[in-house]
Amino acid sequence: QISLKHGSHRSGKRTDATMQRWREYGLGQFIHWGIYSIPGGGWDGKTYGGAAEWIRSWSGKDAPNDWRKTYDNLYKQFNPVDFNANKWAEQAKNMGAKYVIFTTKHHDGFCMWPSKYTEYTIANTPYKKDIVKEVVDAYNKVGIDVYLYFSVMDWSHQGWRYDIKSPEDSIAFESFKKFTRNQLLELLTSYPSAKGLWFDGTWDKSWVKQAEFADELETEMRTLRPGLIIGSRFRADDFGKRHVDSNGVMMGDYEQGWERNLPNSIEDVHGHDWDCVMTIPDNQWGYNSHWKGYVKTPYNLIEMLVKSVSLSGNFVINFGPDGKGNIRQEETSIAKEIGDWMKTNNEAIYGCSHADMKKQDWGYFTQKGRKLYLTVFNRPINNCLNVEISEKGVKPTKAYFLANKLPVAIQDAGKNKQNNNLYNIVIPAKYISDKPFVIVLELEESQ
Ligand SMILES: C#C[C@@H]1N[C@@H](C)[C@@H](O)[C@H]1O
Repeated sequence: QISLKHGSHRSGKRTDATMQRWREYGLGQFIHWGIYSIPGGGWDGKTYGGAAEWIRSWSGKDAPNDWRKTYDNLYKQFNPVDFNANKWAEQAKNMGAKYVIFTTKHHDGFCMWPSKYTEYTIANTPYKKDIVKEVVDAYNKVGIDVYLYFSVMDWSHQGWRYDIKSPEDSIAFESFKKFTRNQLLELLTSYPSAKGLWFDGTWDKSWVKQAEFADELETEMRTLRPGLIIGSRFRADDFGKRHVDSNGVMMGDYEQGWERNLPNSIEDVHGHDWDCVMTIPDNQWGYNSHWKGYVKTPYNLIEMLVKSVSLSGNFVINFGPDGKGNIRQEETSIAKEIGDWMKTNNEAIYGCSHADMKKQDWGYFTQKGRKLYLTVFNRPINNCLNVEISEKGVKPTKAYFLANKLPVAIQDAGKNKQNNNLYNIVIPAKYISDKPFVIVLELEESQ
């Protein structure tokens, strides 16, 4: 046990109602929207090879002349005339999202709210209005909780440093720390209904060295807003360890490291709450007019969602509106397909978590109380869904399609070498589905 002043201040999951509500979300929406959405991954007929929201960092022979200066003046043309927060919120609601994570400020430092600590904000654009407030109000109105994404790394601020290597760096970074604290308290005060902060851009050596400051700031934010939810990405411990402190205890309220990546087993989750944030194309969060590479289908994303919930996590799908405030057609149709599937099957998602059942090839188990939800992605040729129950004295008593409650047969398939009870849930051969489907299996303690 290493003695830490600024490690994790709690081990085990939070047990309060606010965190329980977070745990039951299942599906979330991420929105990356800012002035990087204007170039949309290219400029002057040239395309940038990286993630569109990082285009400010474009440099070298391929970058347009004076690109940095051009970029830093883009806010003067930011006028998303097509933006309609209520339309976005309605679409998210229909998709089945229970929370949204919205970029208040990405790494470029441009603020989508009228911060009084910098001129580099929405207030100084042709649009002028407070976009964060519009999003918070619209999503809350349809019952979707809002989490505010905030990038600590801020390329626009004079005091920001990647590392602190001189007394000048130190003085500059002190001003940056003050600015960061001011903006975070400003966000919490201006948008009191926001349930949490989703931090990013916290990997710089300069920030990783701020264990005491970040720990005190986290405490100050939690005191200002009791119940506030902050993930593992915000701060580092006394020795610069992030996400998990030097004693192996998670920092923050949930594991925030699953970015474009999913755990493969319940062991990978280490008993933590967690969410996975996922892009629809390979690695584009902000709007990119030319999606390159593989674009995930609705059923890729539904499988990731069900897998996440089967491992007691939430799954967050990213949307990147364009510079005018439009959500692109590909994302709109994906949201519709996922929403149609969720309308029939959300009982297998909301409030569900990992079932202590042996993973089977046909798909995933999720559980709520004594109900098991079997979501089938790979229908066996013999139509038999293998189920193995290791818990002694527990047996399945009822099985039926979630969609229409039509019963399906449960076959006793004896015991395996480990003396676990085996069952086949038999899908009627005539039942045809071109979409993943859910069978509910009710369990009972056998006398
Ligand atoms: C790297 C990185 C950032 N983290 C993701 C959530 C996006 O914001 C991306 O730009």
